[in-house]
Parts: sequence; structure tokens; C-alpha cells
Amino acid sequence: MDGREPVLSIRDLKKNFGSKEVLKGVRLDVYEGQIIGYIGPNGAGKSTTVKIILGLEEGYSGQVTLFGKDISDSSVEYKKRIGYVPEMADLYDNLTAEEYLTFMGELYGMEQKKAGEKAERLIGLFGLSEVYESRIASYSKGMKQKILIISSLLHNPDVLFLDEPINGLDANSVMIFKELLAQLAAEGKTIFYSSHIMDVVEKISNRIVLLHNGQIVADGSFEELKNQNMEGSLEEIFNQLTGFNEHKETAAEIVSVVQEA
Ligand SMILES: Nc1ncnc2c1ncn2[C@@H]1O[C@H](COP(=O)(O)OP(=O)(O)OP(=O)(O)O)[C@@H](O)[C@H]1O
Repeated sequence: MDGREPVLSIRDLKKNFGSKEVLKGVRLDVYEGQIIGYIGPNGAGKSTTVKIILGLEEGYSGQVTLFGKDISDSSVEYKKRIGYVPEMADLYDNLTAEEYLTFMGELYGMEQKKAGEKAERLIGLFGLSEVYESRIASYSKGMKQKILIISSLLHNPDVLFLDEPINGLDANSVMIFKELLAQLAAEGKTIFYSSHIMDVVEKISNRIVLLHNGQIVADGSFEELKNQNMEGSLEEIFNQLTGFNEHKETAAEIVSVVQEA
């Protein structure tokens, strides 16, 4: 792209679940400082791609190179440079945020004291100081989401994989989070952002990658996509590229079924 080595490079990535071909040859190079909006219809294979990169899903073909090394040859050490906010996570409800985050920091190779100090400061910045020592079971949805975000950042990763990260966050927290991503990218972090909230993806990403039927069907900045004969908002571009224009008819059919006697 600009002579630099990609942070992440994917070549001819294929993955089947049984007879279902989910990824049919994905090719992608991602560079430092990019915020990739990774989008696609339900079931397109976005989470599957991320899980393969994270080493959580095996049995694929093709090549995935992260930080210059093929992940199938790398030791687990590379995972210390990754932060991950999964879409659905099982937090340890019986732990307090302090215990959970210190534990996560240690898993990522941090010293317990350092992890604890950093976690406490981040908890404060996310407005959760009062509940730092309360059990996570007592947290609201948005509070749990903040814990996941903090846990993905605690060890200062180089690459972040975020799956619907603002789920449950209030408007003020969303504003901080969007700004946080921009500032992290400016510091050279690479961010992979999967979401169905198109107006947020449109605003925060500097590159949009659309996965459809197991392949990448669009790749570029929002401006570039608009210049490629696609019009309107990212939501409309998404509808055009995935061949969907029946929302009114489908909604009307649903209403008629709902109202059946
Ligand atoms: N462990 C599994 N076993 C069988 N099929 C799976 C498994 N994991 C995913 N799939 C299938 O692979 C396809 C892609 O799933 P994936 O979760 O990657 O989609 P996605 O793009 O992340 O979707 P969403 O937007 O709904 O989160 C789906 O058809 C799903 O049913």
C-alpha cells in the first residue's frame, strides 16, 4: 500500500462448516493505524474470520500472517499483542472487576501490581470507580461492556478486534469510545471493528471491508465506495452491495402475520 509491511495479511482464506462454505477465499492486507469497519450480513463469516486470526478456530485453508508470522507457526506469544472484545462474552460473574481485570492482565503477561493499578485508573476513567470492588454479577449490561473494553486494552495491544463493542453503552460513553479509537489509531494501533450499526461504522472507520457470500465485495474508504458508483449512506451502500431492497415489503408481511387472527 505504502511500502510498509502489513500488520495482518490474509491470503485465500477458506473455511467450511460441514458442507457449508463460509469463507470462500478471503484476501486482505491491513496496515498499522487503520480502523477497518468489517461489515456484512448476519452469517457472512465475520466472526469466523476473527476467530481464525485469534487462533480460536482451526481447520481452515489459506494463510494468515500477523505481525509478519504465519499464525499456524507462531507460538501463543503473538496473542499478547492482541486485544479482543467478543460479541458475547462470559464474564466471571462471581469476581469483582478488580479481581477479573487483574486476572486478565496477568494472563496477558502483566505483573499483578501493574495490572491492578492500570485497571483501577481505567475503571475510574470509564466512570465505574464506585463498583470496582463489587461483583460483576451486579453490573448493568453497559457496565459489563465497559469491563470487556478495559480488559481488551489493559495490556496495551497493537491490534484490537472489536465485535459490536458499543453494545449497551450510553451516549456519553459512546462519544468517549469513538474518540478513543481515533486516538489509538493515531498512535499506530490497528483496529478491526465489526458492527451492524452502519452510521457508526461510516463515521469511525477509515477503511470499510464488506464480506458477502464468503468473499470481500467492497474494500475502501467510505468516500472511495461512494465514488465507485455507490450512492448514499453506508447503510444504502450495504443494501445495494448485498442486493437487498425489500425492507418495506418484508416489514409489511411481518405486520400482516403479526395481526393474523
Ligand atoms: N461452530 C460452528 N459450527 C457450525 N457452523 C458455524 C459455526 N460457527 C459459525 N457457523 C456458521 O458459519 C456462518 C458464519 O458465521 P459467523 O458467526 O462467522 O457470521 P457473522 O458474519 O459473524 O454473523 P453475525 O453478523 O450474525 O454475527 C453461519 O452460517 C454460521 O451458522
